[in-house]
Amino acid sequence: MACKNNLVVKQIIDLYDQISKLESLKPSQNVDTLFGQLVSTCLPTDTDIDVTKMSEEVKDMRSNLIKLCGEAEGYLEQHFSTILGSLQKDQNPLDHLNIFPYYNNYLKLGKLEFDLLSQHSSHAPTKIAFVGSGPMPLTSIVLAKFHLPNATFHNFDIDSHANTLASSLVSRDPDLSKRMFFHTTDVLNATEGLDEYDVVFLAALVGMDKEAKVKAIEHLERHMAPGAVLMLRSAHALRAFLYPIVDSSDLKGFQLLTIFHPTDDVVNSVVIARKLGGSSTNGVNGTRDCMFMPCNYSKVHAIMNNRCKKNKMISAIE
Ligand SMILES: C[S@@+](CC[C@H](N)C(=O)[O-])C[C@H]1O[C@@H](n2cnc3c(N)ncnc32)[C@H](O)[C@@H]1O
Repeated sequence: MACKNNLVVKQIIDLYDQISKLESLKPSQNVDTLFGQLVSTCLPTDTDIDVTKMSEEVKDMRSNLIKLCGEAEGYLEQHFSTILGSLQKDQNPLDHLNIFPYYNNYLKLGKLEFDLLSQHSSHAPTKIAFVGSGPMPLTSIVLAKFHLPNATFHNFDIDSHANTLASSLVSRDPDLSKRMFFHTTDVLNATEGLDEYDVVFLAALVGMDKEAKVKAIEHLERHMAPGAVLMLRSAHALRAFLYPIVDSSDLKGFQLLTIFHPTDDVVNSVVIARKLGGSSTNGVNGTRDCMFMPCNYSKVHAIMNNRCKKNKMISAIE
């Protein structure tokens, strides 16, 4: 296994060397090919590789690679959001989301996050925040369209252009134009109103290293309502070369509920935690909004197994 690990890490280093020499990370055939190769190299989960135990040189490479991936992902979303927003006025951009190369991944990730969230609450959340929503707020859109038809979604992004593109995507949709809202701010400056959300999502690309990620989580812990749920995106095995890892030790002030590592082409791991201090029967603002019940490991496992074989799920509550 060690030999196989060394080979795949060498492949990742080779790809990093090519990507780091690119003039631009904006979508092009060369950029798309290199990142496509990188994602497929990092997808396999039948490895015991632990990126935190690699050499300092590999750790530094990983830190730079995560940043390059985040930048490229931003350009990719901006590129397709601009195309969708420039469709004829009688066209609804939300009817053409499948032009985005990773739309199917978001459909699966959204279903996975909804299924896991449902295991920890018996009432559907009605007010959701997504921090780091980007020019293509696909998680909010997928959840709003397919899973939570009565919820409102407040999307936070530090980049005003991302919000301009994102809001024009939903502006022509009769339903989502009334349920999707956009706020331009650094999450670290968002204090007012964070305690109104039943669920807060923290994007994988908010907090690109451990220190920044923990700072964002600590900020949310200070301002979220007791009992509210924090949904985070992490990474596992080789996928940790693409995204930062969220560990249970990063979640001070939260009760870890579930860490789920997909083994299919859903790249991100899902981490669910609940802000301490909430009652088990009252949700946000004292209303009987989100009741939380122990995660039924076997039930969730059965649901998840139907869709993506042999997943790894660590449930903090039996
Ligand atoms: C490109 S999107 C990609 C979202 C992706 N689906 C994910 O789960 O990470 C990430 C967005 O996070 C935003 N962002 C990064 N740091 C942020 C911060 N501190 N506060 C708010 N938004 C931030 C960026 O502007 C970017 O638009």
